[in-house]
Amino acid sequence: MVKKICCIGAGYVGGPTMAVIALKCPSIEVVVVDISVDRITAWNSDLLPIYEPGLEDVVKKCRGVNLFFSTDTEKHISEADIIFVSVNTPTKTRGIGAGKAVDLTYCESAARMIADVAKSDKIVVEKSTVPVKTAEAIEKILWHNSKGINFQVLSNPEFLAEGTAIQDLFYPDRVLIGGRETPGGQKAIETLKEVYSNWVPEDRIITTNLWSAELSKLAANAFLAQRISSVNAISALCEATGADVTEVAYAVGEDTRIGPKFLNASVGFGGSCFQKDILNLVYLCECNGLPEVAHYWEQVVKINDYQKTRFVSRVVASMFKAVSGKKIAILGFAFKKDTGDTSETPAIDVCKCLLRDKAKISIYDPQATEDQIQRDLTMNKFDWDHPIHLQPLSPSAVKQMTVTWDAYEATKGAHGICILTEWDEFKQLDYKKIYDNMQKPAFLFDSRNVVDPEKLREIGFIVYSIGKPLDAWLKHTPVVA
Ligand SMILES: NC(=O)c1ccc[n+]([C@@H]2O[C@H](COP(=O)([O-])OP(=O)(O)OC[C@H]3O[C@@H](n4cnc5c(N)ncnc54)[C@H](O)[C@@H]3O)[C@@H](O)[C@H]2O)c1
Ligand SMILES: O=c1ccn([C@@H]2O[C@H](COP(=O)(O)OP(=O)(O)O[C@H]3O[C@H](CO)[C@@H](O)[C@H](O)[C@H]3O)[C@@H](O)[C@H]2O)c(=O)[nH]1
Repeated sequence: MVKKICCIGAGYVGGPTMAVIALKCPSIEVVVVDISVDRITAWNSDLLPIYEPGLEDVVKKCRGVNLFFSTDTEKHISEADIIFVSVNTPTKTRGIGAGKAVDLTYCESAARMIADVAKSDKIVVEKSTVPVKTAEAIEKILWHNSKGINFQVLSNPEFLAEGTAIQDLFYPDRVLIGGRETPGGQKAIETLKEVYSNWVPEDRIITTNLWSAELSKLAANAFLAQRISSVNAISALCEATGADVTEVAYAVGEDTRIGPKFLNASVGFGGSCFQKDILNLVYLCECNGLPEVAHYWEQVVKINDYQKTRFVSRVVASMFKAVSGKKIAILGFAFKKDTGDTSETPAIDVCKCLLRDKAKISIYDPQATEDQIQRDLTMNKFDWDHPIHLQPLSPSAVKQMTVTWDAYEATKGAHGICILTEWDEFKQLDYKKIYDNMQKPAFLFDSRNVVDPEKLREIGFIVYSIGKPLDAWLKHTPVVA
């Protein structure tokens, strides 16, 4: 009978996941611990550290009842029956495998902490996304320091997507639990399965061996990202031929073997997971002597980078091949709608390119904060994925950039607009009013197919919509790389 769960890591996964477990399992005490005092303070305040629809409601119902956020890591680990490890697994920035391999420092320190403070048997659940065989490393750390305690390690990767985390957790497509094929391993799987059975139908709980569970997570993200790179690759061909990517994606997705989801052309995928996890997969393939397989998956990331460069080239080419000194409004900075998260958002690459070309950019996003945007535009690649208090401070503010709290303010006097996130409110804007306040010719580059290009062309805009037939202006403007 599970009485207490402790989760190490109070981030996008640890916080919402544990809040839902607490809600659905009132008899279990759930404590989320973190080394970041600021994060824990925020979880205990009215202003939660992450924005996620429905999260506040769940936290308010359980916090102080059977859900707690604490920095007293040792106490709660030692008291828990099940310990989830939901810490950062960033891409390594230096040393062997830099730029691809996962930095497992935080996972290892969590495992060592568990080994140090445990006084009774524990089930340790790998929630973080990790390279295959990480569970073996965790087992070794625990078993070599066990002092006679029985540790069982499970892999229970998380599939929630940001912006829909609470719905995904309430109604998961599946819960995946991998464990050792030993009596002890199977018993641990059953114990964790019982926790999820409080709200997840039995047939949605998949049990596998440890390595299948670890690899399934990487494979799932690689398949999802591959769909986006596929449709984005087709979007380039659509623009070259006069086909419309929305029509093509619909026609393709109606095949029940392919399905309609995840076929929206965009400026590229962002978020904390896809790129990191594919690079992790690529590195695993290389380490296992499979260069062709590594090369295959690497192309998904390459097409993603190509799509971002292609978009910026379109912007610069259309605006008389020069954006120096011109004001460009950026509508949307988060990596997708309904989240304030800016991890690996394509907006970072687009803005950095425009800034390098000396454009003045004015950004409006309904959720991303100015401080975060400044950090994103000054931080080195992959640094963002370390615990917040270990990240470097912004060395200097980007002077050619302003952040506004209103789309009309951002676009006032602008030469061009780039829509980079598909926030619903961008569909409802008064584009006539925006047009009237812009420099002419007024350009609008829609990287998410949010606006109706025909309506905007009627107003007077020169419109570029990703993967859609080009208007006359763009057709006759060759794109420079
Ligand atoms: N963000 C997502 O949507 C998502 C979805 C599925 C899986 N994942 C995976 O889950 C893991 C966590 O991701 P996240 O987005 O929640 O990260 P995050 O950065 O939001 O949170 C991780 C937290 O762990 C804390 N931490 C690190 N080391 C610690 C330690 N030794 N002791 C205590 N706390 C420690 C950090 O301070 C941080 O608050 C990653 O492996 C990620 O790939 C993320
Ligand atoms: O048709 C689409 C769908 C998504 N995207 C983009 O792809 C990125 C990722 O979107 P999404 O997958 O919805 O969000 P994440 O929160 O990154 O979730 C992914 O990454 C998580 C972390 O591993 C997994 O748990 C989820 O299952 C997986 O969907 C975003 O930039 C989206 O704008 C597109 O460009 N076109």
